[in-house]
Amino acid sequence: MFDGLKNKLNSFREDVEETAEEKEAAESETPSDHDASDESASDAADAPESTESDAAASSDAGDASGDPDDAGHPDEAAPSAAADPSESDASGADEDAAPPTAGDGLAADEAAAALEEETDEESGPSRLQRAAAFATGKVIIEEDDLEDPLWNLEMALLESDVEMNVAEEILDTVREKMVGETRAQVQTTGELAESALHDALYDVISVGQFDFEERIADAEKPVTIVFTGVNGVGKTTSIAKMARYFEARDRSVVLANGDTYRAGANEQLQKHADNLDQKLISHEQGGDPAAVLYDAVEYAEANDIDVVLGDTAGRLHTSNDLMAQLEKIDRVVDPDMTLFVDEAVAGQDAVERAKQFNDAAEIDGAVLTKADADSNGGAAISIAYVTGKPILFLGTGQGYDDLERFDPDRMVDRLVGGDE
Ligand SMILES: Nc1nc2c(ncn2[C@@H]2O[C@H](COP(=O)(O)OP(=O)(O)OP(=O)(O)O)[C@@H](O)[C@H]2O)c(=O)[nH]1
Repeated sequence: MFDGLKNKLNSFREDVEETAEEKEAAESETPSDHDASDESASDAADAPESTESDAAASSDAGDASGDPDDAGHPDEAAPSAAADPSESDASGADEDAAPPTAGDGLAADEAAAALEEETDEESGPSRLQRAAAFATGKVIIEEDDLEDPLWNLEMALLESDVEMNVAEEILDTVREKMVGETRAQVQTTGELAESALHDALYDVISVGQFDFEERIADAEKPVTIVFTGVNGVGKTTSIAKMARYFEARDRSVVLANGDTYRAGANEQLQKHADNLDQKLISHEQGGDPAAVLYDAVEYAEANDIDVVLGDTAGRLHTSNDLMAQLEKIDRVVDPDMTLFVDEAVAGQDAVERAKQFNDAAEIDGAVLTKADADSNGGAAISIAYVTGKPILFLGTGQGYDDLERFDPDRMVDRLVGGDE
């Protein structure tokens, strides 16, 4: 599921790692680049301790935490660390240049935090911050460093059918979470990139999520759920899967065929009802769908049924007819929930349709079918953000049990970080 997208997202981590490595190498080779014009660096050179060129210099950077105003300490450490690149590498074997201890790391963290105030929002990390971070073996990510990886990420998202605004939102969040961040030795640049991407995806994917089971439990019986969406995307199959889902949770169901427009719709749903040993309420083709659903609710009330699952037409003469029909169903049975069904493989089309259906007859959530056949994942990532309504279920195959509660956490873990 979503393997193409997953691979592309993993490239972002690699891209950032590569960029950071290049930057680290460049900074090691030209230590004075940043600080050539830094007055504090030359001040520091005058200070007596600055003559030390061994590992003590690194711990001096830690000392800076005691006096963040003392610009000399962090700056002076930069050239010495740069003189031997191994000093900026915790795994360095140089005995004289022992890697900073955990204590050093903490002190350095405090120093970096104190120096954070020096950051100019516009121009990124200050020279002091850079020097302190560099002296302690950290690299500060700057906006320029992310330009190429973010460009590649944007292309990957768009190629994967992620809606444009959603892609922009993801990029903004990743940028916000990474720029100015230091790569501590406990967190590699790759991990930082991964966690920023993880958070950014979670933010868009989890929009509007609610506890479906709790909503069902809290609603008055019978709970009426109406399914909307165009023909052929798996709407009828999803209703049958939902019947199985509720049955497995000890909730009785009745099916209702509100698709009185399409020839064969009754037979199709009847077949599922027979397979699942469930009752179907239907009328003749051409009948009033609102009347079918009304009858189903009455049947449920009379027979102490917990849930009514109502199909609707996916296409009528005009979309106005379709929307008028959905509005009438809304008026007559006042459903507890309207779920929009579409197929993951439809990508941007599914996102656009979700928006149109939600605008015309407000939906409460979405069921995304054929996720098992979708490599791109664009619809799965975009629908909630675009409509403000959550994806609640994923269809993952043709069997009745191939329905999965959509869990944003699990979804993001799947996409970033290699779970499943
Ligand atoms: N691989 C896969 N196939 C699915 C999934 N859900 C439905 N299908 C298949 O998609 C096809 C269309 O499903 P239907 O349920 O008939 O679609 P529909 O939206 O009700 O279409 P109409 O009945 O024409 O309105 C069927 O062959 C289903 O078996 C899914 O999650 N994964």
